[in-house]
Amino acid sequence: MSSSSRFITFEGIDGAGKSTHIASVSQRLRERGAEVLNTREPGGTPLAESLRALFLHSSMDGLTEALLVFAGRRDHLRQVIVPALAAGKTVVCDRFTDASFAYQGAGRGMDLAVLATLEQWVQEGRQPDLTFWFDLPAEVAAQRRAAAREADRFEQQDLEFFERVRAGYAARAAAAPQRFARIDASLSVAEVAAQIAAHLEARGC
Ligand SMILES: Nc1ncnc2c1ncn2[C@@H]1O[C@H](COP(=O)(O)OP(=O)(O)O)[C@@H](O)[C@H]1O
Ligand SMILES: Cc1cn([C@H]2C[C@H](O)[C@@H](COP(=O)(O)OP(=O)(O)O)O2)c(=O)[nH]c1=O
Repeated sequence: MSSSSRFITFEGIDGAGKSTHIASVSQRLRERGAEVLNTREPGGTPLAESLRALFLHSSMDGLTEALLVFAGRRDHLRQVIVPALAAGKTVVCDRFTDASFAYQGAGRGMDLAVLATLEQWVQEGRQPDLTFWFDLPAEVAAQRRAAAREADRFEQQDLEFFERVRAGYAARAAAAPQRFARIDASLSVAEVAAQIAAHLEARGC
């Protein structure tokens, strides 16, 4: 396991296929000797999970969403992520701050400079080492979601919203190309798994 890829995040619009691959990636890392901690955002601690329930089910504006999600993130970092990394574990997190830039920033139209300030305050410079970005057209993701589950507050948004979110992820990826691994998530499950494996191999994971 490469010591430089221990904080790994999964990102993408809802229905992109993240959940389908997180367990098998974690298993692969374990087989290669890593002690893996799986977690998620919004959430990851009792406090942040309480905020997640409000975030997902109460109506609010983009700034309120951002304040809630960054409050939960602060607790998650202090209670879980930073101690796990300090103990030598690999942290695999289903979504992190790129989602705030994509959903609250690009999706809701929140000022990116405010988000960048919150990011700096809350993370104090800490970033994931590797981010898998599951990229696919909003229409394909919507079809997958419709076949799979009931929509939550975010999943009820229209295709234009999710295309803005997708563009928000593209902008974050362009700004940090070393950290981001773009996955063509429109392909089959097996082809997506092969892309992920290739990225991990390239990084010695
Ligand atoms: N590559 C794929 N091709 C077709 N369907 C997929 C693919 N990956 C995932 N799915 C299906 O799409 C739906 C959403 O996938 P999921 O992993 O829950 O996405 P996410 O966690 O990104 O919201 C699920 O029903 C899943 O089985
Ligand atoms: C972490 C985060 C998530 N979200 C949104 C994206 C998702 O629609 C929702 C819940 O995320 P998640 O539990 O990952 O949803 P799913 O597994 O169904 O894809 O929260 C934000 O808007 N901002 C954020 O900072």
